[in-house]
Amino acid sequence: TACSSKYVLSQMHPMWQGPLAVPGGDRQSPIDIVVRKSVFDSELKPLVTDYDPDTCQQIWNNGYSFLVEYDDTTDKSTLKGGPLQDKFRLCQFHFHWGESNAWGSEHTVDRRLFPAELHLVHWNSDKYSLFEEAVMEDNGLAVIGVFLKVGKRHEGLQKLVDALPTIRHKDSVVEFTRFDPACLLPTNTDDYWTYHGSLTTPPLTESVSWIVMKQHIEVSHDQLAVFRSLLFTSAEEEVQKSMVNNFRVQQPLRGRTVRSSFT
Ligand SMILES: Clc1ccc(Cc2nnn[n-]2)cc1
Ligand SMILES: [Zn+2]
Repeated sequence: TACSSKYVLSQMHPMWQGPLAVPGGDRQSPIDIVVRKSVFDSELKPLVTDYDPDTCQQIWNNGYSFLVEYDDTTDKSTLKGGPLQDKFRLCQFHFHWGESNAWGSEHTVDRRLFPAELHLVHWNSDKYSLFEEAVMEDNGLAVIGVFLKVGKRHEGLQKLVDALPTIRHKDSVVEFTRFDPACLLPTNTDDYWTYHGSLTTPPLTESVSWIVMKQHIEVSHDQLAVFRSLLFTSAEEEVQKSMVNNFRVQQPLRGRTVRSSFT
């Protein structure tokens, strides 16, 4: 689907940190979430996710992360509620991680780094008919961020981990079906921070309502090690580079307020 093919490829070099000057550029992501500066908003509602595992289609290595893509031609896998006024369609999820467990997440909480971060990317299907349109619009996208910590093995993740060796190289794709992304959400999805930001890779468009979960999920050391066995490089390239540190540096808050759904 378009939601991840042409929008995550350009300039996907591992050390990519992207153009410094971005059009407008006053609502870029990721950021550090300073807990004591976040503002509780009692109007924020619980998240309502309704994902259909049958819309899961494929998993692929795009040379920057690995993406699990969903059929977003109908409203079968959706997100609403939370800070959102409209219904958003799931198009894909992917992760960002480090070369060690000491870092890897894109967002931080009071400067605390996590070894990895999950992003579930959705687009506003009430207002737009294609991802490509939504990605350019102010309230076009909603991305749920979930921090990963190293601990007990995540049973639901294992099906995905087992598929990774089949997509080691950039541009490899395999069929991947019947995966319910809800299994990757923390048990508590009522507590989150939300702010207006951007995509963290080109086109860096400032079209994202970020919803960062307060509660993390746990994955095992070995499961995370398999993420690091992926390669940035395609099979033809002589020098193989392991896919690690695929996160963007933090961006200035520029006066934005981060709201919290909890006190
Ligand atoms: Cl469609 C798309 C574009 C960029 C990214 C990378 C990203 N942006 N925000 N979080 N991750 C993921 C999906
Ligand atoms: Zn991401």
